[in-house]
Amino acid sequence: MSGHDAPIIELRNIVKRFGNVEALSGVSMTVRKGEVLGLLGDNGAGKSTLVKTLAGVHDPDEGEIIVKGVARKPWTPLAARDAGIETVFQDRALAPQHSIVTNVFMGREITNAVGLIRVQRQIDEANRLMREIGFTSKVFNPESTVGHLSGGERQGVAIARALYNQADVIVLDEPTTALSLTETQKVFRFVEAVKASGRTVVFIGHNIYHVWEIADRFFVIDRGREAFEGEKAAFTGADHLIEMMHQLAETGKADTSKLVDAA
Ligand SMILES: Nc1ncnc2c1ncn2[C@@H]1O[C@H](COP(=O)(O)OP(=O)(O)OP(=O)(O)O)[C@@H](O)[C@H]1O
Repeated sequence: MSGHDAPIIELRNIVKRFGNVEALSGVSMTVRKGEVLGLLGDNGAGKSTLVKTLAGVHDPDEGEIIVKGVARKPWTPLAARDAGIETVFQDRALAPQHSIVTNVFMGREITNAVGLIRVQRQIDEANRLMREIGFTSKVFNPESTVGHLSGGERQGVAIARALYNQADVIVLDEPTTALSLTETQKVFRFVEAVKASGRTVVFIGHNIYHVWEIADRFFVIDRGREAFEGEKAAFTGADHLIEMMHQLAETGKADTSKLVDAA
């Protein structure tokens, strides 16, 4: 197995219930090191529950979470962070009235021995992180307020914040929802830069074309179960993936026979 194919996260038979509702009914999903994995599913399929499970917000009722070969239990937001998984939720939880720097380090400020914030260190570090993801806005200044940035650029700040904790895996929950085409392209460039740095991305989306463009592999869930998965090269194009998603929605099953690696 090459380094690129090595699993960084393995979810094994994950079950998550909310009272009588089984949101995840035994999902096994592997995230490979260095890939962009696209996670797709219809409304109510269980995507958010899966994202919150990856983030440690949900500790599954059954199943195992293995990160870098180690079974992790108990599974909490802190455990996920310690394991190198950072999640950017849809609301991004940014404070628009504060600077980029303040947002990147919020709650995890760089301080000196007596607890004072090391302002210049933070500015330098924010600069480094923003450049690392290819943040090229002409007006970029780490001290500008987030409220003045565009939607795609705000996503960049949230990604830089996620990278600050030396994350190996960044989980992006619908990062391009409600963004224009130009802003969506900015987010794609950030994701490509994160991937080029050797990190792994799980990209959750509603818009299949967005996920198609950025992901190397797709994992599709339906009613709390895996419906199908496949490398991008296994599909003839975005239309093939969309056709399978339609089949799934209409009949509860997708025809996987035309996937080239389906044999
Ligand atoms: N906290 C909760 N309490 C009760 N039921 C829940 C809870 N969270 C999710 N569910 C249920 O679990 C199922 C999966 O929900 P989930 O939000 O994970 O789906 P989703 O694929 O993210 O959908 P969407 O795209 O609409 O956000 C749904 O039936 C949902 O109603």
